[in-house]
Amino acid sequence: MRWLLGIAAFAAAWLLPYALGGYSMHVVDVAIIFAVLAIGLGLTMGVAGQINLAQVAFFGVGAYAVAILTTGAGLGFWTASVLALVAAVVAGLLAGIPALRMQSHYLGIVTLGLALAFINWVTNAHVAGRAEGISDIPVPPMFGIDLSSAYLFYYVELIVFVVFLALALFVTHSPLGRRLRAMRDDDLAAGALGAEIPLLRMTAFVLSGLYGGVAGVLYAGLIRFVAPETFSIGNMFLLLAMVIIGGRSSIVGCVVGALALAFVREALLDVSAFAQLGYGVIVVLVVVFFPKGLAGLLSRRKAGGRARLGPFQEYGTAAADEGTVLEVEGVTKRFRGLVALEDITLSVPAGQIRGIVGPNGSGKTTLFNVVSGFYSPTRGRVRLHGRDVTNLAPYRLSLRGVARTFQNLRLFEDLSVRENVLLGLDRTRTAWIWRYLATPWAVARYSRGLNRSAEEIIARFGLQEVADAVPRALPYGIQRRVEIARAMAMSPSLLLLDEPAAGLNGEEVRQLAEIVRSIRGSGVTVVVIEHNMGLVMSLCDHVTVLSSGRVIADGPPDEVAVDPDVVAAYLGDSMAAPTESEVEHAEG
Ligand SMILES: Nc1ncnc2c1ncn2[C@@H]1O[C@H](COP(=O)(O)OP(=O)(O)OP(=O)(O)O)[C@@H](O)[C@H]1O
Repeated sequence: MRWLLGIAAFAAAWLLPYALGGYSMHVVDVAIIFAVLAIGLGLTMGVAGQINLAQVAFFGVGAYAVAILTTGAGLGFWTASVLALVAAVVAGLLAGIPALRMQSHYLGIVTLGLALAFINWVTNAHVAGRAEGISDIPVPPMFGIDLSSAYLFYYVELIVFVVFLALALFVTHSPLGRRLRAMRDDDLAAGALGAEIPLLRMTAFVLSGLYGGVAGVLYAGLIRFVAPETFSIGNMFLLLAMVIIGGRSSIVGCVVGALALAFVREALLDVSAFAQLGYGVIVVLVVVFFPKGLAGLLSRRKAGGRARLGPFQEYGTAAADEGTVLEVEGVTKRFRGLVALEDITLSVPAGQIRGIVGPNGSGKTTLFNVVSGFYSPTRGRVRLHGRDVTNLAPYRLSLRGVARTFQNLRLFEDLSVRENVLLGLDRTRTAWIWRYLATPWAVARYSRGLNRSAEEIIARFGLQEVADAVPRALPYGIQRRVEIARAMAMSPSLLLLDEPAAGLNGEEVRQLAEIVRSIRGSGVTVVVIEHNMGLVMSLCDHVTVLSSGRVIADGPPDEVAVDPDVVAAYLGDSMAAPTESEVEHAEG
């Protein structure tokens, strides 16, 4: 259906010039340029969640580079265009550097500053023609076709537009796009799943620069004159309005928004001051009432299904590696004055289920955060399979076999259960991105392979009925299982579970124990933080007890449970120490 719609739209677009007068054709040509810009902005802001108010500057870099290189340096139009694209991509890279350090409104302010700096530069620089701009850009040559005609130039634009729309849709629906969306939803969780956040942010800005550059080249070829006002903040705002109204996370929505607003802008040209006000009002209304824009109105909500879990299918047994998987040596973590961990030393042999218990605030989650790379320890070392991994970023640790779940569940709320699992499965590096241009068919084949593996994991964890639902539509117990499935999709050698039984009912806790045992049976070492003492006593081979950031006991569950220091540490804490019957149950 979508293909048919696409082909029909392309056929209609191909025939459009036959129905339009010269001026209308020109208006359509300009609208397409805005649509290309909006796709670029949709990719950075909508898909990747990076606030980017410099898109209009990338557009300007593309257009000005063509203007300067053709009129000043005497290059041919297409040679200048290739260099202009390179310049716009480099501008995107530079604008992306602040995104490595800051996010949200701070990033908005910085990118806005870059856009203003660009306008300021072109308005004052001699080489850019100052306020008068640069005219006499040559007509792009094309096998004798006269591209000074708005009608013929339209076909060049249409083909470029379709190619870059297809590229944007391909990227959005590929493993890379999924990672970008995951980063937008929760960059910490995406990092723990192997997403190289800094590179991904740069990728988003590079894409933005590329689309800005393409729009700039088209603009220079169409208008053959550049001046600062085209790249003004007013037009940046218009572009933003296009993307917000269309639906920022939908590429097609961005295109529809851009085309619609470009025509409205043209209609309101005589009352442009009021038009700006009008756009502002419309944007506010859309943000308040339809935060997902026009595209959100049309998209069908993914149902939560009947939200029933199927049975868990056990993993086959496999021998764990030999030796010690995790060693924590003398780790101290301070947060300003507060010592969250003090001189923690522990080691977890391969194939063990290790419990970490302790009263609230004793440092358990902080220990996980150090081991999984979220925090750097103030002192001490962490070793994985004997190799020092202290201070490695979460994505590096994830690629070395550490997977984790979170106390407060960090599922990607705008991605389906299947996509959450797919993210865990995708073990590629972001540097792989060149393949999206060079060998897209290989990317498509890889993506199909991931889909097949995802179905296996979904079936193993009994998630078939909820695979298309978004996590927030699901009961808590199912979300917890999805998080474990996603972590196991990473084929880890060390699985860190942070309070996996929190919020589960008795039957769900029993199923959880069965799942964790099966995971261990498949050769994965498990470390579990848990307050449910019954579960700890029955599940864990070995327990480490923390209190006020220190290890106060370490040993088999039954010994630890009766340790006087442990009993003392739990006195006064709301959580009860294990009861005698729990100890007996564990011993039995
Ligand atoms: N990012 C942070 N900044 C400042 N203090 C922190 C930070 N993270 C943890 N802490 C503090 O470190 C101490 C240990 O916290 P942590 O969350 O590790 O305890 P916990 O044993 O996991 O507790 P709970 O059982 O309640 O989850 C607490 O006093 C907490 O307030």
